[in-house]
Amino acid sequence: MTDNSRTAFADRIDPVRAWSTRRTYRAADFRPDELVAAKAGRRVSVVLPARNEETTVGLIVEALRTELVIGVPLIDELVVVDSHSTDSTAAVAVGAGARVVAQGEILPALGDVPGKGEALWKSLAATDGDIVVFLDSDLREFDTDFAVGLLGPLLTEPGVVFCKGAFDRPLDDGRTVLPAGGGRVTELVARPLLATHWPALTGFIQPLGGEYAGTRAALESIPFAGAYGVDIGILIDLYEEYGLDALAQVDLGRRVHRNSPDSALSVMAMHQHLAVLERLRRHGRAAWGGGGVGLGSGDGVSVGDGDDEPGDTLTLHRRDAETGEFVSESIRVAPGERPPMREVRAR
Ligand SMILES: O=c1ccn([C@@H]2O[C@H](COP(=O)(O)OP(=O)(O)O[C@H]3O[C@H](CO)[C@@H](O)[C@H](O)[C@H]3O)[C@@H](O)[C@H]2O)c(=O)[nH]1
Ligand SMILES: O=C(O)[C@H](O)COP(=O)(O)O
Repeated sequence: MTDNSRTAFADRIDPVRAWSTRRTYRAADFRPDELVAAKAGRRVSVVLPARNEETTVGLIVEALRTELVIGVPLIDELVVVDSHSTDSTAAVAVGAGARVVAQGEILPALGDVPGKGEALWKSLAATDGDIVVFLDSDLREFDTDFAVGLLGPLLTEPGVVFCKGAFDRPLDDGRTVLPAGGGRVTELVARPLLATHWPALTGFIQPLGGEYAGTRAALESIPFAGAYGVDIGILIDLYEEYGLDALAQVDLGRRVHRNSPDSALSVMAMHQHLAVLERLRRHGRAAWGGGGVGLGSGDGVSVGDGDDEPGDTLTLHRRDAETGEFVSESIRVAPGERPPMREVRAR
């Protein structure tokens, strides 16, 4: 067996590994000036969804503007979607040179649902780039190579419609920093869900990361899940629509962000579950019949709006420090879904 045929054989039996070898890039592989030339008339929009990010958003905008808007003309449009911030996020972002749009003011006739999914979905209506880059605005130690790396495969590899960041993520609990302890929802929820239902996507190192880029045509062709279900939803839907080889990932090194408490991550995990369930249903991948998931009606527990709907109420428990008793809180988690933006445009 020659080396080539050995590789071809290995690729046939392990397509995820083959994809990973072929479609994993490094940010250092790409130079901003070379990417400017590779744009060939295409426009690039960078979108930062931001809810109460006054401490970080300014530095990110300033770095992008200085290096990739003024320094080299890689980014044509730099937009912060202000997602109902109650701090000075919008003013800071404007001061740093971004165009700021309020989430609630984009497509006002369609109403407004709180959450990150809505901010990303609506950003498509507020920007016009042929390629859209999403970056979280709570990133610390931000490096503009994030944007360069995400754009690299999209601008230089024909057939790639989407590129997701891969990185190490430290976990800082306020006392200690674990160098690779982050990504708790990723490891405990997203990875097992993908392994169970979309094993082709298991080569993605950070399936939940908020740093990714896509062609407008691709991003507008799929529905967007609400809130924190949006990222895994985009990954799954683009895979279903365009196939694995149209998706890429790029090594961005290390990503430091604000680590949320476990209770917030429970809600985020539920968003993942709901987004995945909706996609199992829509792509016909559900292994069960029409009886729904969760507790059956025989248990006397109502599941969602009817027995065919997934549950939408998350109950969190904690021991009250004063009374010493357990206290339970039920939260309605119904992030919803938005239709493909191209359908909205067509209307
Ligand atoms: O209602 C909201 C909530 C958040 N954000 C912004 O969205 C980004 C990510 O939110 P964050 O709360 O920091 O999420 P993480 O805890 O960092 O969650 C990770 O996992 C999520 C689920 O996949 C992704 O959405 C995130 O991008 C990813 O960083 C930040 O810029 C926020 O300001 C909004 O715009 N609107
Ligand atoms: O992506 C995730 O898994 C969640 O955002 C949690 O990330 P963290 O554990 O790094 O805070």
